[in-house]
Amino acid sequence: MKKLVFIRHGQSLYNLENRFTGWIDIDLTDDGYNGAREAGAILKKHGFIFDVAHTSVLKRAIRTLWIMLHEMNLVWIPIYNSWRLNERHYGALQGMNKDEVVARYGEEQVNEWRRSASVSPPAISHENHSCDLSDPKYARIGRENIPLTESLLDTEKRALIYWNEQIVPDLKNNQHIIISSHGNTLRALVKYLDNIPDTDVTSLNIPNSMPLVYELDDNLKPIRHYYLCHEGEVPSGTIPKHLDIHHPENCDWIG
Ligand SMILES: O=C(O)[C@@H](CO)OP(=O)(O)O
Repeated sequence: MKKLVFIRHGQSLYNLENRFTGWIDIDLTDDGYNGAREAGAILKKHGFIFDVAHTSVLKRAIRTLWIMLHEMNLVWIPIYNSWRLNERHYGALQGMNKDEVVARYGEEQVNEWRRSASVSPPAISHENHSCDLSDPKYARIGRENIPLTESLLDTEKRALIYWNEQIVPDLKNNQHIIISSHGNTLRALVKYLDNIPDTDVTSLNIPNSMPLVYELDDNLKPIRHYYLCHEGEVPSGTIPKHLDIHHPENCDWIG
């Protein structure tokens, strides 16, 4: 059996301020630091050890990973960064306050932008791109590949390139892997792993800094998944959860 842990970064300043973040490289709040420490402590308590870590090129996910590995005394393991694990690009909404966007465009439209599979927010122009395209961390992508907005399906597509090229070989080699990433990128990976239909992914949310463990068979199909807290598996119903793969009839998504 293969085991994989996903972690969504700890609370960021924009999470706190209720702003769309996307590719804006905003750091963790004090709560975010504490959440990451706690996540590391939980994994340590339950005997998790990792051989390799993967994360994005955004500091909220990187720092979360660093803090967790520090807590677990695992700072020596290799860490691989890729823009393909970045948050979904939120286009022209990046930096805007979510309540103000709702007031301007209405709840239905904003929900569609935030949670639908295929609808992208309005695109940003290259000139107004909120990440510095001359930043060395994006130098190798090529300007033409930098997204100006993304739907969840776009995010899934680029994250799956990384999944298939970098993570699948590690899993097949029985490496113990942690992936520190972002809310929508993890929604996209979970959607893929659990084969969640586009219509059901709307109510899937991944909480900040709560380890999400996947157990996979040799064909990398999920056997089960669960969130972890100090006491062990988080009791069902206490936190946002997604499809119970043993009981698809209990398709109990919580937003
Ligand atoms: O702003 C963002 O980048 C994401 C995650 O924080 O927000 P949302 O939950 O609205 O997709």
